This record gives sequence, C-alpha cells and structure tokens, in this order.
Amino acid sequence: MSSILRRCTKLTHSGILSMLPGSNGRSCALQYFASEKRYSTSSKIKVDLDSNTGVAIMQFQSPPVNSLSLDFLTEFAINIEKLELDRSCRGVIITSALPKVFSAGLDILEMYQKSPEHYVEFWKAVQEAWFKLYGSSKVTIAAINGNSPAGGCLLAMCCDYRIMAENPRYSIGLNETQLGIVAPFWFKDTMQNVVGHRETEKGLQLGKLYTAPEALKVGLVDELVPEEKVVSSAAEAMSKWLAIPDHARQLSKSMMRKPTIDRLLAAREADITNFVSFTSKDSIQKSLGMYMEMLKKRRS
Ligand SMILES: CCCCC/C=C/C(=O)SCCNC(=O)CCNC(=O)[C@H](O)C(C)(C)COP(=O)(O)OP(=O)(O)OC[C@H]1O[C@@H](n2cnc3c(N)ncnc32)[C@H](O)[C@@H]1OP(=O)(O)O
Repeated sequence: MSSILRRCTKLTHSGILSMLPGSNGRSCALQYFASEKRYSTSSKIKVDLDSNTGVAIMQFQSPPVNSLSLDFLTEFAINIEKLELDRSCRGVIITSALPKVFSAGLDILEMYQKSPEHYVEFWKAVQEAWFKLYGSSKVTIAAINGNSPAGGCLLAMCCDYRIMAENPRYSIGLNETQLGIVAPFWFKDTMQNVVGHRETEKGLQLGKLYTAPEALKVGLVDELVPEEKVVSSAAEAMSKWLAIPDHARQLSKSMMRKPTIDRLLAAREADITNFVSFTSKDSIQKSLGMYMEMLKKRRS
C-alpha cells in the first residue's frame, strides 16, 4: 500500500493523468493505477498509456537535450508502432521530461566522422521514425515545453496539433541551413503542409528559428499556453479530437498525408544515397565540426 501511495503522490504532482478525458476529476483516484500501462522499454523515452482514456503520454528523457540519436530514434519508432497496434490507444501526447528543451533535433554526432555504413543506418532510422509518426492513425499532439530546432521541429510538425510553452526564449524551426546543411525534401514537405509554401521557403532558406509568439503567428504551432499548462492543455485538446469518430478522422488524416508519405516511399533509397554522399563531403563535415565547436564555446 505504501508503494501505491508513493506512486499516487507522483501522479498527482504530474498533474497529467487527472486532466485527461474520462477522469472524474478526483486527484489520485486508485482507478488510475489499474488503468495506467507502462510501455517504456528503456530510459530514453517513457510511455504511459491510460486505458480509461486511451491516451498515451510519451515523454522524452534523454539528457542533456533529447537529441535524436540512432538509439533514440529506434526506440521512438518502436514505441509509436507499439501504440499504433494497440487498439486501446486512441491518442498520443508527445512531450519532454527535461527542462527547457523538447528536442535538439538529430544528434549531430551521428552525422560527424562516422562511416558511410553508419550514415545509412542512421538515416534509415530517421526515415522510419518519420513514417511511423507522420503515418500514425492515432491523434498525435505535441506538447512543446522547450526549444525544438530542426529534427525536434520535424517531430512536432508530424503531429496533428501543437501546443507550445509561451516562453519567448523557446524557439522552433528548421534551422539546418545555419549548420551549413540542407533539410531533405520530406522535411520541407512536412513544413509546407503545416505553414504553406511561402513561409516554408523563408523559414528553410533562412534556417529560421521562430520564437514561440512568431511560431503561433505563422501557424507553426496552434496554441501558446503557460509552461506549466502545456501537457494539461494538450490533454484538453486531445479530448476534443477524440470526440470525433475514429474512422472518419483517420480517413481524413490519411487523405491529407498519403501523397507526402508516398513521395518518400517512392524515393526512399535515393534519399538515403543522397544523405550519405552529402554528409560524407569534407565541406559538410567541416561545417558540422564548426557547429559543434560553436555549441561548446557558447556553453563555456
Ligand atoms: C545533412 C542532411 C540534413 C539532415 C537534417 C538535420 C536535422 C537536424 O536536426 S540537425 C541538428 C540541429 N540542431 C541544432 O541546431 C540544435 C543545437 N543545439 C542547441 O541549439 C542547444 O543545445 C539547445 C537550444 C537545444 C539547448 O541549449 P542548452 O540547454 O543551452 O544546451 P547546450 O547547448 O549547452 O547543449 C548541451 C550539450 O548538448 C550538445 N548538443 C546540443 N544539441 C545537440 C545535437 N543536436 N546533437 C548532438 N549534441 C548536441 C551540446 O554540444 C552540449 O554538449 P557538451 O558541451 O559536450 O555538454
């Protein structure tokens, strides 16, 4: 019983599960213990599924900045796939358990001074994570509680709805050009589907990191809320999305996303070849090395 009470305190502090649809509003109701299912298989990502509500909370917990390493991406794709196959799951909220950062994007170390074989494996994992999340039939909501550059922005853009902390110090965007690299066409397609052609053109060329208010203005995020309310607001938004019959919403989602997914499916191998030859170039390796140095200097 004491362990149940300890757990109870944890859930009440999180304020997450008690906000979800289907909750009777009582904090720490014991029913949560019966309905909460832990999915997590390792330490980088924690997933809890509430079988009362059908809503899973996926929390990134890979210090220092939730960078998307090969291991992280593999774990991410497995978790999304597992939830996809679980008929009791209807929606997924994706957020970060770390302060100030949602995700720092692709792990630059995976693209720096590695073998071509490694680049192939890494890029396949990036593609796979995108296919799984962008193609998910579940309602997906990003609760963006920190900085979200590049690959972090991509994950958020794959979701159906984005809620960001209104902290003006947090930014989000595809900033690849600032690193001297180029976002692939399917990153571009994903952004274009969210904010349109013109804003994507500006955002991509400039490698723009939008502040939270700027992101709201251009439609890159749908809502700004106080930082401590990001996840509870995502839960509220989720209940609205779940009020729509699944089959109708899923077919509508698929209708909107299929052409974009098919485009990468048709060019999957070419996209890998392109990534490997681009990343292996001396000039690109130099740019990545300088960028890592800049990050380190900024820190000291
Ligand atoms: C070639 C084809 C195109 C491929 C498409 C590429 C997509 C990408 O996603 S590329 C990655 C782009 N990401 C970024 O530009 C983000 C860089 N990071 C930051 O701006 C900041 O770290 C932050 C705002 C996310 C967080 O700031 P802060 O809390 O101040 O943390 P630090 O900057 O001190 O970083 C701590 C630690 O983490 C290392 N690090 C940060 N980002 C990455 C990363 N993306 N990959 C690998 N490592 C990263 C940083 O260097 C620090 O390391 P140490 O100094 O060794 O502690």
